[in-house]
Amino acid sequence: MMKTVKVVLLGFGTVGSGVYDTILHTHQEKLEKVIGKKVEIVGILVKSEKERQLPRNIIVTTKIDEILALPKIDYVFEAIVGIEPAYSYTKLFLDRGCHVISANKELLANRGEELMEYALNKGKFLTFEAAVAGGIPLLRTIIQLLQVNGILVLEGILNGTSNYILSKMRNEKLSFGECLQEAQQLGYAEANPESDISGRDAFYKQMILSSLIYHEQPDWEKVERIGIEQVALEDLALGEVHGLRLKLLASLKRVDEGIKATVKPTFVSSEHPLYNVEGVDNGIVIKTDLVGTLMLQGPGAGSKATASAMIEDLVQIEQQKQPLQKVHRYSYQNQNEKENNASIQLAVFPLQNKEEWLRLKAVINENSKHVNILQEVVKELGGSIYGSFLYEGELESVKLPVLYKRYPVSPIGLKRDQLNVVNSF
Ligand SMILES: NC(=O)C1=CN([C@@H]2O[C@H](COP(=O)(O)OP(=O)(O)OC[C@H]3O[C@@H](n4cnc5c(N)ncnc54)[C@H](OP(=O)(O)O)[C@@H]3O)[C@@H](O)[C@H]2O)C=CC1
Ligand SMILES: N[C@@H](CC=O)C(=O)O
Repeated sequence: MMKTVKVVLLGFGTVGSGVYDTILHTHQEKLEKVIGKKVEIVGILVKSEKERQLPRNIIVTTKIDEILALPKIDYVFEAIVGIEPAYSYTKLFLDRGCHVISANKELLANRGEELMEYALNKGKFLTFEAAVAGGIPLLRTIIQLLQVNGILVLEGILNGTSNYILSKMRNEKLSFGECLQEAQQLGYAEANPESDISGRDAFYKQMILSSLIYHEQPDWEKVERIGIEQVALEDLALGEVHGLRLKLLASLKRVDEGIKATVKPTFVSSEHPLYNVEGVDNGIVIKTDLVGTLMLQGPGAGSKATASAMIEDLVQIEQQKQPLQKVHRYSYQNQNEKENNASIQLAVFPLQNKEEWLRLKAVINENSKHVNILQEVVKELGGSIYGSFLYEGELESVKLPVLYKRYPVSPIGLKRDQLNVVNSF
């Protein structure tokens, strides 16, 4: 007779229900064939008492003790929201000898390193492929398949909701609010979508990547994080005129001073590898010192994509492949890397006594005093810097539209007749 593995689900929302459907319906046969065992869901933990149409042999409860009391649980799929109680539950289940498969980015960004250590000491697996870039097998690629390669730079679209919103706004000329609402209905957005649009979700994923790649995270306070909340249809239309698309880009690299990470809306040109990453897709470009530049792309959010990553984690553990635990990684010093030393800052501020907003674009050197001066000027005018263009190597210039020329004086002698663009990674 076929052996059985017993599974509990913590959370039965977009992710939990996706895992449930995959195990018991869409991929049951294939899964059992691959691991040579039956997979039985024995319990589901939820938060609210509402009625759910689920088989009677599955305990559905709001009480963690009832789940913990179940005999012999092999796997826990953790798909609830926030650090607590997920942190405590993860430890409780590891103590009980269960493997934990988590999708919870906030937990892993904050307490992941400690929990990985905890799991290792218990001789159990804590895996979390689903927590970064949805269905894309990114973490396993980095941890298992790029062990000798030194990762020089990682740049990616790590939030499906933001990319969905920006693509939809640009393609269908819909408002920010309408697009966000759709992303929520499709199950892409977080329970609190502020996390998606403020860049916090992408930041959490970036911090998990930093822990896995560099075994440390940068000082969170020093990470520049800008969301897409202020992006207007006209910004996207303007970009389009110049052949550019706005993406919420997360960038991570080791520099002499430590780890440099940023999350910000960035215009990319059609030559950039992330230009065609559209809709809910995520895309990650990894530049290494051995294989060169790699790119991974695929669905970054949603029920199926996340369930796929979590189920494949279970398969990996069953097959005793190396889990997403710490692997000694050659600590690469980024000495030969050319620093991006310039960017175009985008600022918005209201015109005096008018409801009209003016946008300023400025070519500045990232490392120069211009950054601070620009920030001061914009602050004084009651606006905020909300994005930047990055560039590397040769620049392409295009003329700025008239709107920008209405700014009366150049506050810091900036070149306002140029618009520089990222052409390549
Ligand atoms: N949606 C996505 O595409 C992805 C989400 N994630 C992550 O997966 C996790 C779940 O996301 P998602 O399914 O979208 O969220 P949902 O809001 O759709 O579902 C959350 C589920 O968790 C339950 N829950 C929340 N808090 C508690 C608690 N304290 N105790 C018990 N149950 C709780 C809720 O119970 P109830 O049903 O009673 O409300 C609900 O069933 C999050 O950490 C998210 O960041 C990761 C990758 C992709
Ligand atoms: N809300 C997240 C879900 C996946 O991690 C996103 O949109 O990327």
